[in-house]
Amino acid sequence: MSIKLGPNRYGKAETRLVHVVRDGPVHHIKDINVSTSLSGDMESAHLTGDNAAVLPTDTQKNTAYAFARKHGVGQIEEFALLLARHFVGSQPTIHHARVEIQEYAWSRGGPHSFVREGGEVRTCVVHHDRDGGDSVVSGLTDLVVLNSTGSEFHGYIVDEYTTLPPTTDRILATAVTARWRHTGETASYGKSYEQVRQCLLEAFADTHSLSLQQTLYAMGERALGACPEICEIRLAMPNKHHFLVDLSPFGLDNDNEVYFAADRPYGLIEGSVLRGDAPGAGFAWE
Ligand SMILES: O=c1[nH]c(=O)c2[nH]c(=O)[nH]c2[nH]1
Repeated sequence: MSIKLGPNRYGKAETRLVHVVRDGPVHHIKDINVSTSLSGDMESAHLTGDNAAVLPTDTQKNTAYAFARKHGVGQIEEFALLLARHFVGSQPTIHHARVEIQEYAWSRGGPHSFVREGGEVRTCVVHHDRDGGDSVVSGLTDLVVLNSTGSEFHGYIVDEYTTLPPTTDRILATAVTARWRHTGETASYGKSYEQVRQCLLEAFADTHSLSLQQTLYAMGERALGACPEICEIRLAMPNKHHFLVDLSPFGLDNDNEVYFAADRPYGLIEGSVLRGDAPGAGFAWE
C-alpha cells in the first residue's frame, strides 16, 4: 500500500489585532483579523515529526503584532503582502504564504471614541393585557463602541487570586444591549429611539471611565435625562477586553498602540437605571 502526504498548509488563524494611532488628542484605529497560512518543505514535519522546517504559528502571530508596531497597518492588502513576502523571503523552507485579513469598519464617535458600523439591531417587546393595558419596551443590541483612551480601572479588591494589574489608560470596548421602558404611549418611537441611541453614544464617548459600571450608569442617566417618555433603561455591556501585546522580546516598545482583542471570556456588566418615581413595570420585562 502506497501512502503519501497530499497538499497541506498551516498557520495562525484569526489573530485579532487593534492598532491605535495617536494624532495628538485625535486617535485613529485599525481593527483587523489576520489569518496566515504557510506551505513549503513540510514532508518531515508530517512524516517524522522533525520540525526543523516549521515556523511556529505562534511566531506568525507575533510577526503580525510586531509588523503593526513597526510599519502600521495601512491598507490591509499592503499589510497582508508585507507579511506574506516576509514569511517566504525570510525562511527558505516556506515557499508559499497565504494571508487573509478582515477589517472591521468603525465610524467616529469622538476624538478617541468609535462606533462599529453595521450589526446593530433595533428591538421591541410589547404586551397588551385585557386588565393591565399596554407596555412597550424598546431597545437595541450589538451597538459596538470603543474608546481608545479615557478609561481607567484600579482601586478594586485584591485577594490571593488577583493578578489583574491596575491601569490608568486602557481601551474600553463593549457591545451594548439596551432596553428601555416607555411610561405611556410615545408620540414617535422612531424619534425616541434615535434620541436614546444618541445619548448612549455620547455618554459613552464623554465619560472619563473609572469602570464599565460607572459608564453604564452614565449612559442610562443621560438617556433618562433627555427622554421624558421613558422611565427605566436596562443595559447589558460585555467588557470586550483588549490586552496590550508585549513586544519587548522583539526590541519594540508598545505605548498603548498594538492590542490583542480577546473575544472570551469577557466581563459582563449589567444594570438598570430608573427614575425614582418610575411606575411599577408589571409584565413589561417579561
Ligand atoms: O470596568 C471594569 N469593571 C470590572 O468590574 C472589572 N473587572 C475586571 O477584571 N476588569 C474590569 N473592568
